[in-house]
Amino acid sequence: MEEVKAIKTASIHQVPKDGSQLPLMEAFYTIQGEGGNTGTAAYFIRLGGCDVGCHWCDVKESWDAEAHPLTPIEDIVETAAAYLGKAVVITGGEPLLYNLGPLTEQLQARGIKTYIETSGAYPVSGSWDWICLSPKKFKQPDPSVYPFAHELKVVIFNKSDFKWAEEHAAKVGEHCRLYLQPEWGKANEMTPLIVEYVKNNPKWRVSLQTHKYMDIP
Ligand SMILES: C[S@@+](CC[C@H](N)C(=O)[O-])C[C@H]1O[C@@H](n2cnc3c(N)ncnc32)[C@H](O)[C@@H]1O
Ligand SMILES: Nc1nc2[nH]cc(C(=O)O)c2c(=O)[nH]1
Ligand code: SF4
Ligand SMILES: [Mg+2]
Repeated sequence: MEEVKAIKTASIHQVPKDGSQLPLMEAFYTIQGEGGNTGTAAYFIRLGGCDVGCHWCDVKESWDAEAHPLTPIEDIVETAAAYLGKAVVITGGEPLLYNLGPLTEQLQARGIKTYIETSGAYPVSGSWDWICLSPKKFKQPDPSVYPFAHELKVVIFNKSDFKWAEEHAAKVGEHCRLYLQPEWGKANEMTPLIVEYVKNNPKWRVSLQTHKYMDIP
């Protein structure tokens, strides 16, 4: 068990610190399904590697960075620029494991907006038009990340998560939008609770994983 952990850490550290190459799991053009930009066209770049360990994570195949090829960022940018959509969502895995400065600067230089989905477990790198912070109990955000969040999106897995969500809402900036999103496996049970909670606490908004209802990536 310990040995496996050691191998995983080493693999993350083999990614060049200058951000010139990143472990790319997949990239796809779709509709942003969640949060404040729901319904808008976006090119998703999913980077491999995550050490947060959410037991309900819907993309566990991303966790092992070594399973995903180190890819030059020029290649990633070139492919992204070929799509009509002018917004890119960098997700993972946990994208803030890596230096995202060069990737985001090259995207913005091509007139592409840069959005990120992050747990905030590591400090922010890169230049961002929209930061979605989705904090996790399993590895809490680095305190430096809260002021940068445009959107706080808390996954609700059980009733106690509402109180936990409020603790994080107290840490973000005044203009940060607040979202509650049902954990997909418990959506039938949690969505009605979220609806009631938002009616009683209208600073919050509902976020659903609409791509899953539409059966698109
Ligand atoms: C797969 S994560 C990758 C980015 C980053 N590691 C994070 O957690 O924010 C992308 C988004 O999906 C959410 N998510 C993951 N699994 C989920 C699930 N089972 N139900 C609802 N949302 C989920 C995360 O909270 C996050 O907002
Ligand atoms: N359509 C779509 N919207 C998303 N929003 C956040 C996603 C993610 O996995 O980060 C995601 C995703 O995987 N697909
Ligand atoms: S932080 Fe994100 S990618 Fe990592 S386990 Fe949690 S939901 Fe999955
Ligand atoms: Mg997803």
